[in-house]
Amino acid sequence: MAQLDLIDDREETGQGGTVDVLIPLGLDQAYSYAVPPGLALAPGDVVQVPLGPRETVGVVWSVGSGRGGNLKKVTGKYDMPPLDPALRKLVDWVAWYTLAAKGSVLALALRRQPDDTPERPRLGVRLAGPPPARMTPARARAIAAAEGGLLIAKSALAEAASVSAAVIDSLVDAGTFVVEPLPREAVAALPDPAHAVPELSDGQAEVAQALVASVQAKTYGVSLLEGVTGSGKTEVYFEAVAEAVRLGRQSLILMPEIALTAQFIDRFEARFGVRPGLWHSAVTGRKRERLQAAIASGEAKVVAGARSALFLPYRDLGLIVVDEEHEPAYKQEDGVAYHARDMAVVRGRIENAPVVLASATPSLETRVNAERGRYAHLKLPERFGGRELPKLGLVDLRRDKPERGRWLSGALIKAIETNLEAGEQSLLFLNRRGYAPLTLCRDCGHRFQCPNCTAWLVDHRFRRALVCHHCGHVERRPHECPACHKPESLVACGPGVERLAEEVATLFPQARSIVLSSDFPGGTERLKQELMAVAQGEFDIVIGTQLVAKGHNFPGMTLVGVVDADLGLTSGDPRAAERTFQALRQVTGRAGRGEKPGRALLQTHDPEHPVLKALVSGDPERFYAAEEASREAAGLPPFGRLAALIVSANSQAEAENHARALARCAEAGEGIVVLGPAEAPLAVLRGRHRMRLIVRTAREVNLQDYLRGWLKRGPRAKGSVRVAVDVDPQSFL
Ligand SMILES: Nc1ncnc2c1ncn2[C@@H]1O[C@H](COP(=O)(O)OP(=O)(O)OP(=O)(O)O)[C@@H](O)[C@H]1O
Ligand SMILES: [Zn+2]
Repeated sequence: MAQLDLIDDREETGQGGTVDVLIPLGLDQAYSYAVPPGLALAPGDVVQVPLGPRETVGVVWSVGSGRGGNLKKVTGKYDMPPLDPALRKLVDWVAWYTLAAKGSVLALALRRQPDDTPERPRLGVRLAGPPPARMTPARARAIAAAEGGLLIAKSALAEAASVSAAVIDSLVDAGTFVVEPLPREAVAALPDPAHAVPELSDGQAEVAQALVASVQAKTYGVSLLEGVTGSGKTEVYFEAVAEAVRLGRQSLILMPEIALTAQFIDRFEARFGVRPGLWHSAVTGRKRERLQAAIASGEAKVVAGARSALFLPYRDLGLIVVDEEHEPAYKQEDGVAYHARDMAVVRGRIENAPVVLASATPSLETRVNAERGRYAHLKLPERFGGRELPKLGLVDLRRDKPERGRWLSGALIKAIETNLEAGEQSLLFLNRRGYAPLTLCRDCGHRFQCPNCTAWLVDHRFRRALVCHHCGHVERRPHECPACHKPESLVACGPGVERLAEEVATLFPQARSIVLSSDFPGGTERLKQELMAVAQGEFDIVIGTQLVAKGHNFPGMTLVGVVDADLGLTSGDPRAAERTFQALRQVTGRAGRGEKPGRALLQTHDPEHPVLKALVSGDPERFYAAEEASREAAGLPPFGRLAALIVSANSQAEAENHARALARCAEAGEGIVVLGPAEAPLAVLRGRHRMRLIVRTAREVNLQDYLRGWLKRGPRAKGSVRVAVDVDPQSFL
C-alpha cells in the first residue's frame, strides 16, 4: 500500500485554497474540501479526506481558489502517482455515457483498497545433500533432473523428471534436496520483438503492414481486423504489438475470459520470449500492485487483460487491441454498465492511440462503422496454410428424428462413427449446462421453479442437485413430487450437456469422451489442463457449451455437431440472430484447423431460417446485409439508440407503481419512443420484482441528455425501489 503522509495542522498559518475531491463510492458529485496550509495539491492527486465519521480515499478532481471557510480539511496525501488527465477524462466520459455515478466509475480506476496480502513466496528445491538411503527409479530420475545444483521450481522439476510432487517431498525429507524461496516472478519482463518473427503469408503481411503503420502514426484511428477462423489474426496483430514495443510504447490486449487463454499466453511467449503482463481477477495482492506500478511507470510494455484492464494507469499507451470484439462478455452488466469494446475506442481517442478490433464474426455495430468508413476494414478471408473452412450441412430434425429421449440424429451419429473409425476428434456443441433444463412431475405436471427467480431449476446430475442459473439457488432433487407426493414420478425434460454425454456413452461405449462446461469439477486449472489434453488428441468426443466454442485450437478436430441450432433463435432478443450467427460460425470454425479438412452438421427444425441458410452458404456478407436491413427498418442499433431502465423492488406493487410514475414523466419528442413499462422477461430475479422501460431514439438524439432530464423530473426512488439504467443493452432479460 502506498504510504500516506498525514498532515499536522496544529501550526496553521494562512489559507491553502480548496479542492473538489471525487470519492470512489456511488456518488456522482465531487465534494469540496479545504487544503491545509503547506500542502500543494493538483488534479489527480490521491488524498485522504473525512467523509461522515470516517476517513476515506479520494482523488482531487479540480482545484478551486476559494477560501476554505468552514469546509472540512484534506487530511493526507498518498505517496503515489496521480491519476493522469487521460484517465480522469475516461472516468468522466464513461460516467457521462453510462449514467453511472462518477464515483462508481472512479472505483474501477482506483483499485487500491489497502491490499497487504503478502505475495506467497514460491518455493524451489536444490540438490544439496547426499543421495537417500533408499533409491527408487523415480527418485533417481528426480536427482538426475536436478543435476548441476540449480534452484528449480518444484512443479517444474516434477514435470521434467516425470515424477509426482510426493517424490520430490520425500527427497526433501531425506535431506537430498533443500527448499529455498525462488526469486519473485517478473510481472513486466521486456518482450523481444525479434524473438521469433513469423513468416507471414502475402495476405497476412499486407494487413500486418497496415497495422504497423497505424502504430507508427501515433494517432487515434480504429481498424476492424476481420479474418475467418484460423486465418492468423493473432499472429498479425502481434506484429503491431511488436512495433509498439520497438517504439518503447505500451500495448493493451483486451480479451474475454482471460483465465482460459493458456494457449494465448503460450503463443505470446513463443513470439516475444516472455509472458505479457496479465491483468484479471485472479491476480491479487502484492502482485497486482507490482503490475500496476509497472504499468504506471511504463516498464510493463504489454498488458493482456480482461475488461477492467481498460482503467489501468498506462504511462504511454501506443496500441489497444480488442480480441474477439463481438463477445457479449465485454459488456459489464452489474454496477457500471459499460461495454469494454466501446470504451476501448474512447480510451484510444483520449490517448491518441490506434485501436484494433479483431474478430471472425464482427458485431453489427463495428461492421457498419467499417462500411461507413469510420473504421479501416482489414480482411483475412482465408485460413492460414491453404486450409479450407469446414463444409457446413443442415440436418432436418423433422425428417431425421432422434429416438424419444435422445437428441442425436441418424446423420450426426453416422458422422461421429466415421470420425471414430478414422481416429479423428468430434465436438458436440450444446449451449446448455447441466443434465436437463426442466424437471416436471409426470403425474400432476408440477414444475420445479426457483423460489427467487422467474426461472426453471436446471437438473445437474453430476452434482445431484437442482440449480437456478440466475441466482445460484440449489436444492436436492427429491424422490417424490412435492405437489402430489407421487413417488418416482419426476422426469427430466430436454437436454443439457450431461444428458448428451449419457447418450454418447450409450452409443459409443468405446470412445473417450469428456464434458466441458463452466461446471467442470476442479475449477479453471483442471479445465485448462483438459483443454490441453483435448488439443493433444486425448479425447475422441468432446461435449461442450460455449466454453469450447471459441478461441481454442484443436488440430485433430474434424467434425463439429451443433445439437440444437435453433436454441438461440427463439428468444425475443433483438440480437438473437446476430448472436446465433456468431456463435455457430465460431464453433463450426473449430473443425479442420489441422492437417485434415473439417465439416460441421447443424441439427435444426427450421432449415429455411435465414440465419442458418446464410451460415451454410458460407457467405457472411449475405447475413450481414440482411441483418443490417432489418435493424435499420426497426430503428435498432447501430441505426438508432437504445436504453433500458429496469425498475426493481421487493414487491411487485412497488416496482410497478414506480415504473408507471416514471413512464408518466417521460417527455415526448421527435425521434423518441418510450416502450413499457412491462414486466421484464426475468420478472423476478433474486427475489426482486422487475419492470422494464425501453427508450429507442434516432441516432441524432442525445440519449444521455434525454435520460438525465427524464430521471430528474421523475419520482425519487423510495423504500426498496431501485432504477438501473443500461445504455446500449446487450442482454434483454
Ligand atoms: N504466418 C504464420 N506462420 C505460422 N503459423 C501461423 C501463421 N499464421 C497463423 N498460423 C497458425 O495458424 C493457427 C491459426 O491462427 P490464429 O489462431 O492466429 O487464427 P485466428 O484468426 O485468431 O483464429 P480464431 O478466430 O479461430 O481464433 C495458429 O495455430 C497459428 O499459429
Ligand atoms: Zn434463482
